[in-house]
Amino acid sequence: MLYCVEMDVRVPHDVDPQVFERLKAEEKARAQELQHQGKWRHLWRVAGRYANISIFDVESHDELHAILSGLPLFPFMEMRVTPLARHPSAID
Ligand SMILES: O=C(O)C[C@H]1C=CC(=O)O1
Repeated sequence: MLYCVEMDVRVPHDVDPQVFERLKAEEKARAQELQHQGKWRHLWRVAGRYANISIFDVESHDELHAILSGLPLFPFMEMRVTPLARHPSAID
């Protein structure tokens, strides 16, 4: 099942910069692990915003929720999830 997920990062003003840098490094490692597994299929920066648009390929809503809520930066991100269905005019 494919999902488009838009993630906006909201950095609290009072967060310890060292803590946030560590969480970012952990987030990068987890994001790359999920990309290698084929579950995080696309990861694009939204130009001009601390945000990304991603495509996930997972088995269920529950699996997606487990992945997203387990991300190291989850407490600092607002997410919008859009389930994707096949478009009848798509050629692949
Ligand atoms: O920078 C972001 O968009 C937030 C998050 C998503 C993947 C990652 O490495 O960081």
